Amino acid sequence: MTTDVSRTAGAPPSSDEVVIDLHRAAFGYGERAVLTDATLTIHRGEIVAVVGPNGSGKSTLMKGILGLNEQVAGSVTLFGVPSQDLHERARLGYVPQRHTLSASVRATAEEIVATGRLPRINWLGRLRATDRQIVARSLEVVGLADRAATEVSTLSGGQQRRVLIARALAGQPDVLIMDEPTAGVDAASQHVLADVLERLVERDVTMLIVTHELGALERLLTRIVVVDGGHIRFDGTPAAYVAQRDAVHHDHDSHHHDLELGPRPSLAQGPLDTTRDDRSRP
Ligand SMILES: Nc1ncnc2c1ncn2[C@@H]1O[C@H](COP(=O)(O)OP(=O)(O)OP(=O)(O)O)[C@@H](O)[C@H]1O
Repeated sequence: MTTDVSRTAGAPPSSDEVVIDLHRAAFGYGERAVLTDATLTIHRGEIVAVVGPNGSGKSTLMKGILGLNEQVAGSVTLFGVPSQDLHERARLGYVPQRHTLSASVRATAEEIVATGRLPRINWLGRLRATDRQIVARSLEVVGLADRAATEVSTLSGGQQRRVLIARALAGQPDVLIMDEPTAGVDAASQHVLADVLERLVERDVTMLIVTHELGALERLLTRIVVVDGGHIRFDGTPAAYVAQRDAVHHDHDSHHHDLELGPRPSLAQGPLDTTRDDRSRP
């Protein structure tokens, strides 16, 4: 039996295999649709950055895929079956937004990561040797093997994010959805996280990453989706994004006109990924 954190590791990558398919989907809260007319097809092995201004609907899109909010319209197909018929929810791993571990949590990194194993364990709820190996392997993938017995409250913000990624990995997901995994962590930790994600790419984990910091992920991305004003405004390769983002930006988001491209455009310079402080602007 494999103890690899990627459930499907070792299988040949198949770019034809559709893992997430949205057709004219609308998601929201209660009666109110926040993100509408979302059509999106994600293939296995893709590394997708989801970018856009604050409040544009990025998290709503992620939660919609995960079934954590209301699906108001359209269809969501996961691994070839309608979302509501997917029993193996653990195939989707989730690292929620702004989630660090409270100082009041008295648990070791290993204990937190072990909770990610719960959807996969037997009905007696006991971790078997294999489960423990997967937990250890998950900590190793995020570079925290030596911190397994450390209380999480004593770890840095960046390390806590990595513990949460390891917790998601312990469920052996086929798709990992991360909502701003690098937000609020220092530049060094961002690069460590990018290295962690690179290791996951090698393991053929499909990833959707909501981010405001494209730069650190630049080398990994296969695709960029721009969400703005409750709609998907752009969906294409990083190269197409670099070529078209001025048009995307000027068409739909006029308050960013002060953030023009530099002479050597790179992903890190995009106006749509530097909007974190826009709420304070006039
Ligand atoms: N639980 C909720 N209940 C009601 N409305 C919500 C809820 N969560 C988000 N919203 C609303 O949905 C809209 C989109 O929010 P969402 O969190 O999806 O944006 P976002 O692009 O992820 O923003 P940010 O970059 O700030 O995280 C906002 O108007 C927000 O107020």
